Amino acid sequence: MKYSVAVAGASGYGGGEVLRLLANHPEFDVRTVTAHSQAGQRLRSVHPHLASYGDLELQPTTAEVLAGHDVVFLALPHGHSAAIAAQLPESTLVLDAGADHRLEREQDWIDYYGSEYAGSWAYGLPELILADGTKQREQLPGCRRIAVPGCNVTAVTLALAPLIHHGVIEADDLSAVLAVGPSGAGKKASVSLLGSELIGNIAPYAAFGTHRHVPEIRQNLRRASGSDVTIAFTPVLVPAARGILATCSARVAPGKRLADALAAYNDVYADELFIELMPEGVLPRTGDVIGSNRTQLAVGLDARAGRIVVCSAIDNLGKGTAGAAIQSANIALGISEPTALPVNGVAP
Ligand SMILES: NC(=O)C1=CN([C@@H]2O[C@H](COP(=O)(O)OP(=O)(O)OC[C@H]3O[C@@H](n4cnc5c(N)ncnc54)[C@H](OP(=O)(O)O)[C@@H]3O)[C@@H](O)[C@H]2O)C=CC1
Ligand SMILES: CC(=O)N[C@@H](CCC(=O)OP(=O)(O)O)C(=O)O
Repeated sequence: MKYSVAVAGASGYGGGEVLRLLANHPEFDVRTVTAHSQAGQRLRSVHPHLASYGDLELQPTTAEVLAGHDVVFLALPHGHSAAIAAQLPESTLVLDAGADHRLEREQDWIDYYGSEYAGSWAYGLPELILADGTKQREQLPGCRRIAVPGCNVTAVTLALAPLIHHGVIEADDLSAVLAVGPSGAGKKASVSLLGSELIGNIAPYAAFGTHRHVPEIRQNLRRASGSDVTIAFTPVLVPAARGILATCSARVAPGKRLADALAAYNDVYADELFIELMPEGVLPRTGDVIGSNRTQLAVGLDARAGRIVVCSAIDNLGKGTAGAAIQSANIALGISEPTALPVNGVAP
């Protein structure tokens, strides 16, 4: 028998991508989709590309509507998941694409989000290497509450975690500059970014360490190394609907060389289906990962600067949201991890 599934926030970009991927999931049966201002509309009026969903109608997002399903994906704005999740049975697997349950330190939440702290859940980044050499994946089987990472966070964490775990880079001098597509801001915000503001424009935002993903990245890298790290993080909005290209760098630790970096990635990611260290001379591009659940990485040594540089590309709506949610759901339920998750991208 299939697991019954509800997707809350189904009219948004994240919810829509969860639905697109779930259409190919042999063990999940999407019975309910919900929205807020667009409740009452047909799903297909909002997402004409989701042809396989027929006449499914968007319901209001309430705990009553979501109750009674085996699996609930929440793709709601920050601050709207916690109250709903608290009303769902403990036996229901809930995956929250929002930030409400990602941070383990209350002070981080207060500093960057400012609202009431709702506590932290198991973290849905299976490939994250932990200080003790295990991976985050091992904490997910049987879980019924999972916090899906922020998309920028995924791109930076997967790039830097092996290096910090293996002591190849200095923990106090990390930097990440990201080119990000507007769909990361959600449908409403993206649609309001008129073409004239977006096309032909490249603009930083949430600069100077103010972005709310900073504490989440620091938390992940702390989990990877066992020690605190500092990172300068700057996202830059670019006119490409989807995708994140993160360029991360760090000072090389004394005595370490490029070979140590390559060995670190090989150790941590050699068996990972969704993470690929590109062959020498090939750099990651967002165009090659769009539509997939993959992360492409390339690493090099800028010898004159004494810095390791890592480029990392993901689809913010794939590995950055919906893919990560489904991957974690598969693990939690004991389903084969890659089920319904594309390895190949869409090109051009
Ligand atoms: N987009 C991305 O790349 C990523 C997004 N996320 C996170 O996923 C979550 C969803 O993001 P995304 O899909 O991009 O956002 P969208 O703006 O595209 O969609 C938001 C969804 O939430 C619904 N909604 C809006 N206001 C409320 C409310 N007050 N109560 C209940 N539902 C509401 C909307 O319904 P309606 O349309 O009917 O108003 C819509 O279905 C967010 O927390 C986001 O931070 C995480 C990683 C990456
Ligand atoms: C372009 C853009 O605005 N992108 C978003 C990405 C949001 C995301 O990853 O999700 P959470 O908000 O759930 O953390 C941002 O940088 O804030």
